[in-house]
Amino acid sequence: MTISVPIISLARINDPEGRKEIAKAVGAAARSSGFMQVVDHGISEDLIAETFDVSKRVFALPLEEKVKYTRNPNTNRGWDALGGQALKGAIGVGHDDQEKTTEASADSDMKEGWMVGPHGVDESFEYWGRFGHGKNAFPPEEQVPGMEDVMRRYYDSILALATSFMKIVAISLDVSEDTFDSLCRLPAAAIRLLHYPAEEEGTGAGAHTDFGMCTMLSTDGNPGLELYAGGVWSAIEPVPGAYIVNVGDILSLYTGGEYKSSLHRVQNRSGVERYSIPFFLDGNSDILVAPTRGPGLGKYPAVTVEQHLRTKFDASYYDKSTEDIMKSVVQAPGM
Ligand SMILES: O=C(O)CCC(=O)C(=O)O
Ligand SMILES: [Fe+2]
Repeated sequence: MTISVPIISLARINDPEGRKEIAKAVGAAARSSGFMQVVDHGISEDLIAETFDVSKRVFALPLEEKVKYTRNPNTNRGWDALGGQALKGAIGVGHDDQEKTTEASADSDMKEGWMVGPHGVDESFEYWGRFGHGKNAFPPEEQVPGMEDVMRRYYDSILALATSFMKIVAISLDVSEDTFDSLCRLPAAAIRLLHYPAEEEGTGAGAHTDFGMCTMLSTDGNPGLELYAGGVWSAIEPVPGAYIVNVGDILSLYTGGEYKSSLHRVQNRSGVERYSIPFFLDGNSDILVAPTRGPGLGKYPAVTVEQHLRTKFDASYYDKSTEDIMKSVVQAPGM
């Protein structure tokens, strides 16, 4: 089964009337499945193609090279081995179908990843040493020529897009456009290059909700992403050139569940390898988030972005039992 999520053009994002119209569409999508596809986003096709090219080249390195850049669990930068994560542990409480969807995912994700954050972070950075901040891990230039440069340019572009998208989200909630500025300041945020082998069974990315404010996903066009809606898993078909954008837990929590952080997963049955590149705008580590409206108002405790990320990363990495994982999942009004 296939599900179509709203396709929203950002062409009129710089025009006051256009902004209101975009915000209306974004609000409707966020209150429905929390997923949408965004076109006319201004990120050049060439830059996206260059980023996919880098991704293919870095994953093609021999295992003994990639292992040198194994993801640092504190900074959240570097390479994740195939099967190194089980996203099925990362489900916000409040999902009635939690157990069912957990059973529906394999114990580890059949994907490898490479997490990349902003360029040039060093000891002088305000959040140095804090979770989700730190130095990128790149192979030497001669092994993957251009990787650092391409990733820096892609990071800057996608962060700018996600930050301006959050202003539209603010308009859609009828609050001041600068409402999310503090959440967008020096945010924990990362690009994740992902590579899924073709699999006849198993799960590429287990059922989960995204952790932060919003996710902007580019895919190579191969299907595999599925959304859990109305009690069934349905495929989202990527519109060529569009970003698949979805609400994460932090934004859902802020809206008391009015905006949905929906369950999704990846199963790559396409018969070919699949590459995708999500960007996660998680938020400023120190900002305390609690429901300001919606059905969850007064029901869910406030958490800082850092606490929430830590809990969800801890829940989805390393070989914990499902029971342990479920115990450590933070309360977030997913649906
Ligand atoms: O690869 C995809 O299509 C989605 C990946 C995803 O959901 C995630 O990394 O959070
Ligand atoms: Fe996701």
